Amino acid sequence: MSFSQSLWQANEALFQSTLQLPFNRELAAGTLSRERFRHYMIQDAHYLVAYGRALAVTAAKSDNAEGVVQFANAANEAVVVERSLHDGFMRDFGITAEQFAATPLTPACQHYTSYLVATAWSAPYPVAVAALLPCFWIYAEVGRDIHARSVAGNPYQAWIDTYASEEFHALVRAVCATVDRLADEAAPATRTAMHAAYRDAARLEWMFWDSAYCLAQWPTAAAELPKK
Ligand SMILES: Cc1ncc(CN)c(N)n1
Repeated sequence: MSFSQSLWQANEALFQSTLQLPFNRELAAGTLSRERFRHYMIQDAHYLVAYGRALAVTAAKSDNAEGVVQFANAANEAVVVERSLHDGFMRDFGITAEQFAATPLTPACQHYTSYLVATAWSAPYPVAVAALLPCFWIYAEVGRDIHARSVAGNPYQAWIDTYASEEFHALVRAVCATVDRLADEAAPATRTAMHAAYRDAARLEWMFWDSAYCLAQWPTAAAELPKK
């Protein structure tokens, strides 16, 4: 079994639970409320900028030229291509640039983005790459699963098609190949750290969707309102 397959297998139950999240079931059925998708879109647009930063830092740490190009291209893809999908939804939902900028990151989004950026800066290159893998792989597999179950006229079809696409899956295969090469060359302690980083990010993926479904805010939101 390849190292990337061992990562997948170790987190299979969590992935199955991710597929069963109400957010993803309702996204497939096209019944997810506009309010919940709107909440997700705004948080995900914040997420993509930080994710792009983490990819760019990881690119700079790469041990070879191919890795620099691979992760620098992925940073470009996240910020330019994925965010243009979001821009289309933002327009449809009437979310202005000012409203977006004024919406703070939720605890789940802040946790996930801080985790990715901190790991990219502070962890060895193989561990930073392992932390980024769920962002590719889980989205591609969730996209494909939802694509297979999606209904005709699903209002969220553009989102589903992006992550189910062959182009996105080709990116996943390339990152898995990099993870496998790095794991082959790594010491046992680094391989253990790669497993832990993958698991942390896979958990945070789960939390991100759950948080959007719950329309989560900071628990301090009410306490922050000025007293009358
Ligand atoms: C939270 C999250 N994780 C992953 C992806 C796919 N790049 C995304 N758009 N948003």
